[in-house]
Amino acid sequence: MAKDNDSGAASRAKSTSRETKDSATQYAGADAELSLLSGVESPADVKALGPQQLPRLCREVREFLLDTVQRTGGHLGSNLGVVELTVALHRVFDFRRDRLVWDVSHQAYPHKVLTGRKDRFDTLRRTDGLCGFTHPDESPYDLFHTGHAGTSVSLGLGLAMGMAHQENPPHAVSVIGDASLGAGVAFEALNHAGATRQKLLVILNDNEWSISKSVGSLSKYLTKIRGSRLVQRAGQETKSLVQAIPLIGPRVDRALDDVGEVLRHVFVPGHVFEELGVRYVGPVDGHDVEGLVKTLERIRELDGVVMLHVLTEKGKGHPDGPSHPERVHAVKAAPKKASVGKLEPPAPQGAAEPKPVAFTNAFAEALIDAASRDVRVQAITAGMPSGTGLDLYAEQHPSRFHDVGICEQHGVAMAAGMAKAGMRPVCAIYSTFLQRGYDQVFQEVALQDLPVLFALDRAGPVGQDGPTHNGVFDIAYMRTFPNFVLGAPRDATDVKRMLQLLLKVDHPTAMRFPRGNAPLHEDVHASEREEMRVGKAEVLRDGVDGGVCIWAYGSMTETALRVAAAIQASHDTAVAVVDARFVKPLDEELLAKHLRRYKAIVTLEDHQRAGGFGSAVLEAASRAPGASDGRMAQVKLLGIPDRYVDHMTTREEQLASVGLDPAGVERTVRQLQSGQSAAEIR
Ligand SMILES: Cc1ncc(C[n+]2csc(CCOP(=O)(O)OP(=O)(O)O)c2C)c(N)n1
Ligand SMILES: CC(=O)[C@@H](O)[C@H](O)COP(=O)(O)O
Ligand SMILES: [Mg+2]
Repeated sequence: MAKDNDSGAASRAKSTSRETKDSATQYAGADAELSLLSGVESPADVKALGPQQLPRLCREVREFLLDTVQRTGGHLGSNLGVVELTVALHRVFDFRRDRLVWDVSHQAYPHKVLTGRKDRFDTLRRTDGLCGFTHPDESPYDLFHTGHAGTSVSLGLGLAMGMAHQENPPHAVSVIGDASLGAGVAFEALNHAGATRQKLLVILNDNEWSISKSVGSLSKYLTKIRGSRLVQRAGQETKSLVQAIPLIGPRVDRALDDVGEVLRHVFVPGHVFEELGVRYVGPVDGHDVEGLVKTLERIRELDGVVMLHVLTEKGKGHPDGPSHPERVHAVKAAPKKASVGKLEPPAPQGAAEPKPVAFTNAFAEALIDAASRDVRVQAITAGMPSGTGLDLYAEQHPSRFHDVGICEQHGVAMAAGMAKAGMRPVCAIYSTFLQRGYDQVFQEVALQDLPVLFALDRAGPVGQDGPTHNGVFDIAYMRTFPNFVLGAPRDATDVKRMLQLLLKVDHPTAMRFPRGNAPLHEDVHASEREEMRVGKAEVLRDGVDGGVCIWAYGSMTETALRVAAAIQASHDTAVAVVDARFVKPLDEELLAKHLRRYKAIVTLEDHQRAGGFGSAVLEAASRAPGASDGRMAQVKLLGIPDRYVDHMTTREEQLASVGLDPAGVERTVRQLQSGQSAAEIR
């Protein structure tokens, strides 16, 4: 289907490249010694270099990333770890014909630098700029727009199968990280791949890190292999020392050989993969670019599925890398320097401005408190402890914290087991990543009617990660399950109140909240709020008979309040605002009253329109008393239209791009007030 936003990432990025200074030239100008990279416009230029120039090219790419990504923000640690691997891959293969798939693809920045996009790096993850993941609209070297872990082996195997009929089929290469290999789907792919005779090279980029330290027994196994390499190297060094010992050296050397022989039978690196029919090669040094080139040239023509185990260092070259708690997995954009001479106005005296609180932190604090009161509370993350705030929770309740790795399906099913055993498990999983556990949410939780609570962080557009990470389907994919209670708190106070309430519900529950800060000022003080009850909405602003009423969901309530206040101030017209609070069950009693009282109801959500909160309101309206007498309010749905919202610098820009910012909502409300019908308004 043609993309609605007709620009496309490639033209978008090109259009901005003229505006942004050529970062590579700017960079190369900084130091004439670093001119090698500025001469690389495509992988052909990498192939044209002498082998002895490759280490210098790697140094320059690493310096380039350190310089640009710390300005733009983005995924740095993973990219610093694959510089040599990327140079070697583009040196040995021709990915205009051969096929290269990056798992997640957050580590594809060096790949983008070498495939003609280094000049656009100042636009990385910005509106109309380079995508932070591979994107086919940007380059023929990018095969898929991905961002969810574990799928590269499946994609690579599919490519290999699709090309197998060709006379001289191109190579298929998948690069997967150690933590992503732990994602179930990756083992589904290996299980199948090993049983086929397909020609596929799987490169395991093992840096021992996920976002936080890698977890699970697979990680332990890989560490054992890494350790055995150290043993091998130590063995070789010992051998040369022993052989130099006069008289007894040769005899000791022979004895050591026998020990080595025994060890080789005790632990064969990679034997797990070999048993799956995957030919294991390694482990090799992932930062020895010339060694990598030689190894890739040697294994390129091997038949069947080959795994090359590459040992790398996440965050390599970053001064804080070794000590950083997440090996600089992600860095924020450097703050813009205030222009010289511009003095920031002094902070207003009097009451100190309240400090912003991230929804994530409000959730973490509420969960810590809940777990202190209820020993049944268990918290589960799927490889995202810091992103979900569970790292803070783990400090307080380590025995009731579980990081299952990038295994959302397993995490959800395990939570069902815990609930069955009388626990109150809370799965803190980003909205988009819970899509991986969809069937477990249905079968293991909803169908069993078990009290598992899903805390869906990053609900709604997320800004710079774009469509792979926007959490815009969760209402639709959970609302259809019988037994579920679905809610969305409007601010930090209600995050805590809703968590406390849902933990008492003996059914599956979910609460969604966005990436970013909760409203700085709360409209109603915590002590003055009505008791929160499941399925009950709250009228925050009254309206006028025959007027317009906004039914808002979750964090969009703040926008509705701002719009109502603006219209009141400018046109002295009251617009009612309702915090719907629950989409399932919906407050149908209040809705029925409003359908009779107002001429139009606007539903407001940061979710796809299809199947979301507005759809639930329409469904309820269709069965409200008097639905067929033609005297009911019209309903106008405001949500994300049927397309994907590209990455943009901020979530707010994404919302504005689909009319969900205060100005867009106000426009719709005023059109309805002026008598336009909901159907006419675009
Ligand atoms: C299904 C899914 N869950 C969670 C994430 C979030 N995530 C992005 S990268 C990452 C860690 C990946 O670790 P690894 O595969 O070892 O790659 P590295 O960053 O170490 O190169 C995680 C958990 C994701 N992208 N997809
Ligand atoms: C690559 C990946 O999937 C994660 O690093 C993700 O980008 C984290 O998102 P937040 O920055 O919203 O935590
Ligand atoms: Mg890793």
